[in-house]
Amino acid sequence: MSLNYKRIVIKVGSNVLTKANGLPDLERIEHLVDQISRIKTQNTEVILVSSGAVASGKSLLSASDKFDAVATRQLFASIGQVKLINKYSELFEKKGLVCAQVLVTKEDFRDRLHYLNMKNCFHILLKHNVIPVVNENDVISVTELMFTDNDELAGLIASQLNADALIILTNVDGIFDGDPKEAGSKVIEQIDQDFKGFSGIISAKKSEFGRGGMMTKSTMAQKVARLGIAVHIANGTTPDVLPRLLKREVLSTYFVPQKTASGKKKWIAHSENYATGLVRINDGAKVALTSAKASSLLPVGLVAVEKDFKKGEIIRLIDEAGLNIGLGIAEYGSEKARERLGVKNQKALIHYDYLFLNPQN
Ligand SMILES: Nc1ncnc2c1ncn2[C@@H]1O[C@H](COP(=O)(O)OP(=O)(O)O)[C@@H](O)[C@H]1O
Ligand SMILES: N[C@@H](CCC(=O)OP(=O)(O)O)C(=O)O
Repeated sequence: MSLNYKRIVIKVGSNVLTKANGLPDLERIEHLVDQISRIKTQNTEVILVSSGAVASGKSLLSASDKFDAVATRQLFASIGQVKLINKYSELFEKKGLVCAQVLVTKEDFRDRLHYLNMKNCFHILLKHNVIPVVNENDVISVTELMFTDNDELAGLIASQLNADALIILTNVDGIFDGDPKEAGSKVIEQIDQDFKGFSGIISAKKSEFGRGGMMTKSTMAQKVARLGIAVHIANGTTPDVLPRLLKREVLSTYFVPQKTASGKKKWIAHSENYATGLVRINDGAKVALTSAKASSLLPVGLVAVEKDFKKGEIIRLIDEAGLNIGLGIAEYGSEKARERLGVKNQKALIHYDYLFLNPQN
């Protein structure tokens, strides 16, 4: 049976869009547009997260080696993005479709109001049958302000738009149970929520033009699936990969989605960088929170308030060994939380509806 997704975020990695010589692979871009236009005829909404600006920039000029790597990347990305989006626009137009350019930075996901403004923009584009083509705004996103890679950005957008599925196209068939180049390594076709052990099978090795590697893809994919969105990792260099994947005809890795989380929970899940507070919880609280039953974080399970926070701010939770447990919104400030440390029968510090727990790998 075909996968009947109504809204899909498709992420295409640098490697899929770049030839071995580092220049953009125009034939592959054209084939990608063709596949997307065929999916669109089935009334499916598509949001494309496309890398490739830097590679496109490199096809336009060569940079003087007097400049550092950051400035050179800014140069290539800024001239390359214009070329890339023009190519998409020209190719989509030939298929009778209109696309839009959406360039974002990590800062744009910072506060909830700004987040909702961005979401509204996507909605109006989708309502008008426009294909948003999203990339990081590489001109101003440098060093610590950057997304880990466009996989992280695609995960954020899939969550923000309550997509049914996120398809990540890279240059391998999926997540292998060992080095993909080694004979005997096989693609793991399905990853369930309780899957542990990515670190044992994924090497830090990246493909030539990739930024984050397979590790960021898999941790992000598991997090997004936890929010109720199906994730597929497949090979973007395989002919007709998108229509074939939707007909389940192609080898790939599928992350089974959990029950759909609320929009607010989806936002919290990706708000780690904006957390002000930090609290340590005891083992009993950890067991209660990670059990199948929905539980809020009660002060009786608090061991320490490590960093202050105000009511309504994001708090990060760690266990007694310092392991990251999750994130949530504070129902009251750190002063009150300190007074209630370890005390029974007190109001929850984080209500279950505003709590996101990390997959435990
Ligand atoms: N277990 C694994 N399964 C699949 N790929 C892996 C694994 N371990 C490392 N990799 C590497 O991850 C690369 C894909 O990630 P990345 O370079 O970031 O690509 P992209 O540009 O598509 O984002 C693969 O080309 C492969 O070399
Ligand atoms: N924004 C950059 C790509 C950054 C990136 O993360 O690429 P990838 O490793 O393919 O996810 C560009 O357009 O060149």
